[in-house]
Amino acid sequence: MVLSGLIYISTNQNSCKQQMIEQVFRKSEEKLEDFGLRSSPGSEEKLEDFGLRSSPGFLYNQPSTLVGRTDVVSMTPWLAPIIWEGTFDPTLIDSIYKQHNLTIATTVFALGKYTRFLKDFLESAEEHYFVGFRVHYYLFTDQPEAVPEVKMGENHHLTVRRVPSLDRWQDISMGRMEILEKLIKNELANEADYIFCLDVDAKFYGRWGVESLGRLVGVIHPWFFDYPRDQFSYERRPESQAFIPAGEGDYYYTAAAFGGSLADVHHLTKTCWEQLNIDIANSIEAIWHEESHLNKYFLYTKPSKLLSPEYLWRDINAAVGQVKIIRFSHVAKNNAEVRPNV
Ligand SMILES: CC(=O)N[C@H]1[C@@H](OP(=O)(O)OP(=O)(O)OC[C@H]2O[C@@H](n3ccc(=O)[nH]c3=O)[C@H](O)[C@@H]2O)O[C@H](CO)[C@H](O)[C@@H]1O
Ligand SMILES: [Mn+2]
Repeated sequence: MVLSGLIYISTNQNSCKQQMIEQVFRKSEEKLEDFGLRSSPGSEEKLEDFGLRSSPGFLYNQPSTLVGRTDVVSMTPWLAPIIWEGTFDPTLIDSIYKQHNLTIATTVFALGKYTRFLKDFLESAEEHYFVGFRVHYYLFTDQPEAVPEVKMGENHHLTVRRVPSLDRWQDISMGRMEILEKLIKNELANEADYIFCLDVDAKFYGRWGVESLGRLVGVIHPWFFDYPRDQFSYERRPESQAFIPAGEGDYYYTAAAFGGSLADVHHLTKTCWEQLNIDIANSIEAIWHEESHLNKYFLYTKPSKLLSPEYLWRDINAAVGQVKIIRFSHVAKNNAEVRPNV
């Protein structure tokens, strides 16, 4: 479970030619409060001045006050938007965000047999994920040599980092919180504006862009979006730090995709990692591991933006009418075959 003292592999930015650099996490002078407030490189703009500015003469469909999606809810009761196809204009929102030189850090983990998912994940991401915006993937793996060569689009970069192998898939999944916490704290302050953390056993089929950006972003789990809260698979044992009592809960969020500003995601990962460690000390493991802790976190620190299950579908789910486009989807996998343990 201890995943520190990593060997970093930095890659040639546009291909996966790897060059080994040994390094330990460096202590950063940056204050966490500074996250999200940095000046974008090469730009006079500061994010605190970030206005949703549009250019004169730029034409797009008139927004309506009366006509829109009526088959889904596009706002939470705390007034965070829930993003569905038809709730935003991609051309308009791209033009607004293009005025800021944003970088979206994106973490992905591929240990053991999960390296087999990398090719499809990366190739499909390069087709659909923040196309035209700066993206820096941080790929953590125990086998850098198994990372496929995938051509990166303009302003998309990939850094591969070696992490030790682990025997339990649960430890790999949960250990992501610790690695993310350290990555954000020690390295990203001057490198990125937003971060997303994505499962690797998934593939992009449609646009995932700036409409997904926000301070704290949760994705509604594709299995539970139409379930009553008492049937959510929250942790129900009060002994666990992830415990959510009956009668509470908003949505069931997936841990396969979440993100937001560096400061907000840093706080999330730090808190979840602390809670996971309290559980370890008390010899209890939450039913869905870090996903249970993430759900507890999002219940009491509400996301400022939610992504509909379009942003994480499952290839084995039947289609439903409300999901007009599948943007990102979990591939069907044989858990017993790909995981190091059952
Ligand atoms: C849809 C959904 O909500 N998925 C979550 C779910 O099952 P999943 O079945 O999606 O978990 P999973 O097996 O995909 O593991 C999560 C992630 O850990 C990494 N990994 C895991 C095992 C391994 O041998 N090598 C490796 O690299 C990989 O990035 C993978 O995508 O529950 C997990 C923890 O209980 C995580 O919260 C997942 O995000
Ligand atoms: Mn997964």
